[in-house]
Amino acid sequence: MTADLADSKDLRIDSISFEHFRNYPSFELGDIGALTVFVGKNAVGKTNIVEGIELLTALSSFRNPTARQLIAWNSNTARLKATFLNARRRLDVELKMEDGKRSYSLNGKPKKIQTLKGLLPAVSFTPDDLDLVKGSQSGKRAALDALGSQLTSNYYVIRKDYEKILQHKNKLLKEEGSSSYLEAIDETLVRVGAQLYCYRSSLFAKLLLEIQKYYREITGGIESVQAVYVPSWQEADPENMETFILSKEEATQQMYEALVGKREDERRRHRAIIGPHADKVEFFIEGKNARIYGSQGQQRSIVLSFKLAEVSLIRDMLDQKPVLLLDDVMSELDEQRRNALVGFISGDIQTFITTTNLQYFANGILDEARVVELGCCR
Ligand SMILES: Nc1ncnc2c1ncn2[C@@H]1O[C@H](COP(=O)(O)OP(=O)(O)OP(=O)(O)O)[C@@H](O)[C@H]1O
Repeated sequence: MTADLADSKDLRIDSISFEHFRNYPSFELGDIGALTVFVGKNAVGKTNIVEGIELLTALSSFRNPTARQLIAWNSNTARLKATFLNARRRLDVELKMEDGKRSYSLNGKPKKIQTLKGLLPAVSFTPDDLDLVKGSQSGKRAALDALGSQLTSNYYVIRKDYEKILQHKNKLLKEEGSSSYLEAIDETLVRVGAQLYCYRSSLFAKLLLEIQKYYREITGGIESVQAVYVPSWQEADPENMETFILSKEEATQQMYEALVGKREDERRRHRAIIGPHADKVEFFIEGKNARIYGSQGQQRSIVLSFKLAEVSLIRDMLDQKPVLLLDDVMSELDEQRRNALVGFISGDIQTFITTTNLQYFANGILDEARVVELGCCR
């Protein structure tokens, strides 16, 4: 983080405004407190608000949109603004979308995205996240990368670099490029890939400790969760909880050897097989793979623990509380898990929740909340 941002701990969002963003010609909200609940019918623009806040905090969106998709259909530019406050200072963050590009500024000065990462991070929880345990491996990797990219700008830069090299290699494999060119790309891929493997697997190890803590709390200490991070070149046995913890040197060597061994295979399949883009994560409950044997409730407890663990890890590592964005998940959780989430929200994490129905909020939580009705006056 740059020196002018060093005094930015304990930030919270004080106000937001959107212009020509998604379905909003304009939208403003000021004096934002600890808990804001956006309520409205389907398609009124609830998820769009959560996405706008995520773009201003996490600097990315769980929907992974292009700049064009974020701009209102009848406009060529869109602007999102937020004011962040703490006891000492005020920061104005702005995101402009134009000509297929996103550009950020801080207090009026243009900023590269990596210099703003971690300023005021966010954890989002959407119905899609509920598939994190049983869903695709790419979803698990993306969740870890989104977290890691908020925690350090190095993680963000390495992941971006790896993505570019991988795209380049896949293009070359499709075009059946020369062996010498592919070998040269593989050297860069291994160097950057081993670094990404190390960042991601060590992030996962830290996160897992927190996940285990929350899982124990949610299940009243009855069950425990375990997990493994498996590099692409290892054959993961889904029934077996074997762990693979490698140093950067070991990862570099093993990845390189695996790449050489799979070169023909990659050429035949026209795509890269080896590298952190194909690493795997598996969760286990009491030694049994949660993807295969876990009930829906158990899988959801892991997901909820994962999200709460993200908040804890960000708070501990950055010494800055993230904002929590809960998009329509209350209706998806049963009472026990909803109560666990509400207990967490009642702490001091600034939270934004969307819902179609306020009936999901028991335990007096709405007494403390600002309820914003969407769609009633537009
Ligand atoms: N770029 C855009 N320009 C204009 N409208 C858009 C754009 N992108 C999405 N929309 C529209 O915004 C509307 C609101 O979407 P959003 O996902 O926020 O709804 P929601 O309130 O979360 O609904 P639900 O409760 O059904 O999830 C949708 O009708 C969608 O078509």
